[in-house]
Amino acid sequence: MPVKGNQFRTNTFREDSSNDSAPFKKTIIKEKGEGFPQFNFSNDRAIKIVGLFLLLLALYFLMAFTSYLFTWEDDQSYVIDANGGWSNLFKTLQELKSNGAIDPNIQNWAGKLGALLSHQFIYEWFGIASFLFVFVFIVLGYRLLFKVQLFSIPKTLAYSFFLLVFTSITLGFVHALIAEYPHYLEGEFGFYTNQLLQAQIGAAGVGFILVFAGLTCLIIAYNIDFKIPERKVKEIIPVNEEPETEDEPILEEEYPSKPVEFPLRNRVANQPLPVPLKTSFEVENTLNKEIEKEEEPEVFAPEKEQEWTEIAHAKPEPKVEEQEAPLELVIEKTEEEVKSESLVEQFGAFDPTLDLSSFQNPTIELLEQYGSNKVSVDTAELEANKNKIVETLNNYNIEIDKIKATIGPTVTLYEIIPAPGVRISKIKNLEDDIALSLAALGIRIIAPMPGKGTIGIEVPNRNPEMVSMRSIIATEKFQNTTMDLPIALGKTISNEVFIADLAKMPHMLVAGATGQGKSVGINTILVSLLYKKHPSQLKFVLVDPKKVELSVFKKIERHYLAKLPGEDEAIITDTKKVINTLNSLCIEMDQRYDLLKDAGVRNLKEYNEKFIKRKLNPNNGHKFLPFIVLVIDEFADLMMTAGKEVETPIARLAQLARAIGIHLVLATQRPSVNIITGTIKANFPARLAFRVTSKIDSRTILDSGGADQLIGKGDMLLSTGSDLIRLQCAFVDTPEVDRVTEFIGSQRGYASAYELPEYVGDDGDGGSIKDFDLSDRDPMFEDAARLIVMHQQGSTSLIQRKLKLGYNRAGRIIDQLEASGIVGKFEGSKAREVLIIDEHALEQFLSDMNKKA
Ligand SMILES: Nc1ncnc2c1ncn2[C@@H]1O[C@H](COP(=O)(O)OP(=O)(O)OP(=O)(O)O)[C@@H](O)[C@H]1O
Repeated sequence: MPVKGNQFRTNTFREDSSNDSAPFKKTIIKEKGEGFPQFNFSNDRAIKIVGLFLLLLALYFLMAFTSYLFTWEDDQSYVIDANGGWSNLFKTLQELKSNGAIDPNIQNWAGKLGALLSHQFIYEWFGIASFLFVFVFIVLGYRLLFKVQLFSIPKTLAYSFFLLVFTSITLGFVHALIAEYPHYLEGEFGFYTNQLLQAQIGAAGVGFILVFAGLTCLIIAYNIDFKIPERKVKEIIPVNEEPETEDEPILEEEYPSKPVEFPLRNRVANQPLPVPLKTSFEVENTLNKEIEKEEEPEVFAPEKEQEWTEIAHAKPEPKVEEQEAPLELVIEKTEEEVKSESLVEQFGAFDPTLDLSSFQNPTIELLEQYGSNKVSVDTAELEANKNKIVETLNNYNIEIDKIKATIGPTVTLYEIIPAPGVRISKIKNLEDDIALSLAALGIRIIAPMPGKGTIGIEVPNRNPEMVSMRSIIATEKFQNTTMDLPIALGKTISNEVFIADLAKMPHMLVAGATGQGKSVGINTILVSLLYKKHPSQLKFVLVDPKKVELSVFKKIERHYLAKLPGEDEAIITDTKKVINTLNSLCIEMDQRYDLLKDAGVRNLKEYNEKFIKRKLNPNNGHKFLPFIVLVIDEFADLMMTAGKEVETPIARLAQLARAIGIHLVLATQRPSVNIITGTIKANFPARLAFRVTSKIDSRTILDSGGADQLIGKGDMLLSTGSDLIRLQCAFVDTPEVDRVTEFIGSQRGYASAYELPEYVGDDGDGGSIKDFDLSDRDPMFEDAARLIVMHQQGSTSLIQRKLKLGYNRAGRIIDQLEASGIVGKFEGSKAREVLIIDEHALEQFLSDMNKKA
């Protein structure tokens, strides 16, 4: 069965892709500037030789320059142009004498060449500033020979260049003031530049320019402060003064919707009154304040969900003050690190978004604002409900110490603290009676409230508030989230914006009876991701047996969708194709595991980070891996028609795909046990339940009741294994989704949808490997066979790496090897079994095969 992978997309690597070691080329050239010979970077020896040469050159220059300071006068007659200059290098003593040299014996410690070089650099060019060349050669040579960076190369070059010019001109300036100075201090460059400048702007002007340039350089390098000495303040500060509390930074977590406390009229006389008691008017005032507060979208995630929801009030990192002359710590780096660093220096970090660099995520204006985004429960309703609760409980001889209300968009949570001695199970048993007396559908009793010593009673609001998708997307919390796959699910019972990270969930099961908001929920998930991720970072595989629900996403095919090769429709509606796609995703998973293993990392995030830092070579099959989110809208339908064929790959993906960035969202109307089987359930810790019709359904999906008591229209319960959170789903209507997909679809996209690896089912759909024609073998077939037999390891990535082939071709070869009986069957993430023992047997086998062909 031919296995096809995705074509590697690249940006900066593209130009050099023809060459094996392309991405690692030219590194030194960039580092050392323009004038260096072009060595193949992979040739480590050449680099070391260049490094050694530079260090010795530095030593030679140092010797020549230092000597020049003492011997320049003696050698003057030899080096000056009038007497022959550089042409004297190859002249004999006799010739020199006849040319007019006073003493043709050179005094410079570095000989004739040293005298000429230092005369050139110091006298004719930059004066004593030429010693900077020695410094630059040492920094470069050290880097190349010992692979240790003494100073940053670009900074060294930039500062040295500045100092060269600056020192030379400054000395020229000083020379003009004190005429006796020997000329070699500033060199001819400094001397004439200074003369030229002085002729234009005068000595004072040159002085100003030099002071300005010098200070500017100091500011750039050290950000020095210019402080005017402060006058002493004669204030006496009391020793024991308390710090002002107002100014102290207090890290406080606040719930957006604070509970409202009620006074209890019918309390038992000898019980202490709850303090403070509030009047209805006060309650109203408090409520109004709460409501005003809720108008601003609050940024908060409750403590319990911190693992996969985000805390918005991040503590600022403590600022490390810059210290004077810090002691430099030299960190030894591996060869691979040095290579990748120089690649990053040369090309910058790999940017996966470059292929669609002009892509824009949808704008907020495409979404509608529904309702007022305010909580609208009037105090009369609150009071009435509270009285009814207290009354009902009193009827059953249950006394209450305290009751408070938290108002959410759809329901209000009344939390009660029963009087001491009241058994919680008693209240729980009265659930139906309380519901009856409140005459409200959707009462849910949570006894006890996890983590609090209270009992919660959720009562639906008479006028539920719609939570628009727009109001959630617009929050800072969503805009600034650093989650990998943020999904803006809606609002919690206390009116907080709730955002979850699908990447950490890592898969989600969605259930709900028809018409309760499931499709809207799926759209909410998809739209949230479209608002946050670039097409290069995320791909969807959409399965929609109902054929209508997800069809609006067709427009983003070339941006965000993934499909099987050769497939027309990117949204999968046919059961057979679903099976192929699921199996193809399993292959993609195995391929990704191979890549991760090769890269020596544990998950997709680490892998992509390594790829971005150019530590992985695309020529070895590495590529930037986008997240893949598989959404199946009507899972029950598939299970009914395909059963195990669907269940097996889904269970495999759910078990293993977390680390390699494939996440599943399965939705179903019928959460019965034959659809949500034990295997599936066990691998989907996150479950989202809209209203279901029976308690049994609720148990199937959530492992507890509650979903049957929801009120529909996006009212939902999210179970994360340990917690159960009631949420109001954000609402996004089909025309809004249409606008969002239109916005994306109208932009430039990739040439085609992301290609999943090819999978051919057992029925031979699309050309079985059994029909493999011997004469149609890949030219690399025999080499691959030898490689596999030599290593006794039937792995596609081995062929790919050693023979430098793309994944698709390597996959085809391994299929041909299987068909010809050299390797065994595909066994998931394990390497295939090699069926031929040694190379001798293989040669025999190949020659028999060639005779047959
Ligand atoms: N989050 C929400 N807020 C407000 N109203 C909602 C919300 N979600 C759904 N509704 C209302 O419920 C109706 C049905 O929703 P939806 O189409 O999502 O149901 P469904 O469960 O997918 O039904 P089916 O399974 O038959 O497709 C919507 O047209 C809308 O009026």
